[in-house]
Amino acid sequence: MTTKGPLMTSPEKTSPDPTSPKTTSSGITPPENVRRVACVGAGVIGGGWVAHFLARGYDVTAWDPAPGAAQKLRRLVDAAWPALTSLGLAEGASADRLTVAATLEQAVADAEFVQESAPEKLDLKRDLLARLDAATPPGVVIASSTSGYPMTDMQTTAADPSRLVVGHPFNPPYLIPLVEVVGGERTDAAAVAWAARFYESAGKSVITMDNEVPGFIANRLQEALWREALHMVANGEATVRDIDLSITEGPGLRWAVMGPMLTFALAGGEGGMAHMLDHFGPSLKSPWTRLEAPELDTELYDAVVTGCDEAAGGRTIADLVAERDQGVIEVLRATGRLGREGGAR
Ligand SMILES: NC(=O)C1=CN([C@@H]2O[C@H](COP(=O)(O)OP(=O)(O)OC[C@H]3O[C@@H](n4cnc5c(N)ncnc54)[C@H](O)[C@@H]3O)[C@@H](O)[C@H]2O)C=CC1
Ligand SMILES: C[N+](C)(C)CC(=O)CC(=O)[O-]
Repeated sequence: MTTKGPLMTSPEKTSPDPTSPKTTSSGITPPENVRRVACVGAGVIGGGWVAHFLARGYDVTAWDPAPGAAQKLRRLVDAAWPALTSLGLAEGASADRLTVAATLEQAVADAEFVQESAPEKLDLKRDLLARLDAATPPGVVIASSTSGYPMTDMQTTAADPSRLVVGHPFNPPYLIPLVEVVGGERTDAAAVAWAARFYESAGKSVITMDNEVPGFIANRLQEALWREALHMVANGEATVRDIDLSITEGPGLRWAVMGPMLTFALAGGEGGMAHMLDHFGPSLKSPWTRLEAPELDTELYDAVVTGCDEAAGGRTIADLVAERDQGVIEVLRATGRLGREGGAR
């Protein structure tokens, strides 16, 4: 299930709504009315989350146990602020609305949402989430930025695991819209739904998973690509530069506009994904087998073709070609790779 949040550059749509009721009858703040966010762990990702939430007009309280963490965090926010200002800040947004708390308990005492971004170590996450659960007001959703641990494995020691969700961001969280949201076996579905709505109202694009997909969705795709890249480097088949150029000068340009499914539907010309599978399916058997391929049975074939039709949403192949081409040109221009005469350098 995928929902697209408001554009990152439309802050007026996403700043907390001061006119709506502050809490529901259960005492939980509706996601759109959250004003106070706590960020626990303030490194690359936690700091990025802090910058994002400040730019969206929230009051942010942060905590990180490392010596000098407060200064490091303020440097990170200061460095991100010009870009965030040029993209457009939410009304009332200010870097001064950041408080660095002395203890974890102080950081979350008043929070209406908690984002945990501590190091990727399972035992540490387990203990920290249990500690956060003990210190955070009842019912408040606590999200982990983990890039791969299933919440089921992290929520084992928390007294109330029902409010613990994964909210996996992409670096830097203040620029890349996507957040992958999923609960664990002991998470309440309402907490997952609440988190998805909260991230949307905070300007993010959200993918919600109903089950714990190993590696989530986007990271699993990235990991598959990266695994192959590392094999090629290890075998002397490609250099690191070859790997990066192969994406930035190749498929990466299209992927900024259209995902891998619709991109390949266009490889089938007027025949779309169905022709693409008929034409290239047999020759892809070899690389798919090397990678332990899925069987391209009728079910998978139909799912891919139907999924592409749905994603096209009534747009014709010609519409999609025009949209892709325009988007690629804009990406080339935006990344300074357009020559004076408008051609790619
Ligand atoms: N770096 C990346 O590209 C991405 C990382 N993530 C996830 O975000 C989380 C944080 O990763 P990074 O920011 O890259 O790591 P980092 O090493 O930059 O930051 C981790 C921070 O956590 C602090 N910390 C250490 N022990 C702590 C504790 N017990 N409680 C609270 N904070 C503690 C550290 O002082 C440090 O500032 C991980 O779960 C990671 O998988 C998710 C998406 C992308
Ligand atoms: C490298 N990483 C696995 C931590 C990356 C992510 O989790 C997401 C990202 O920013 O690409």
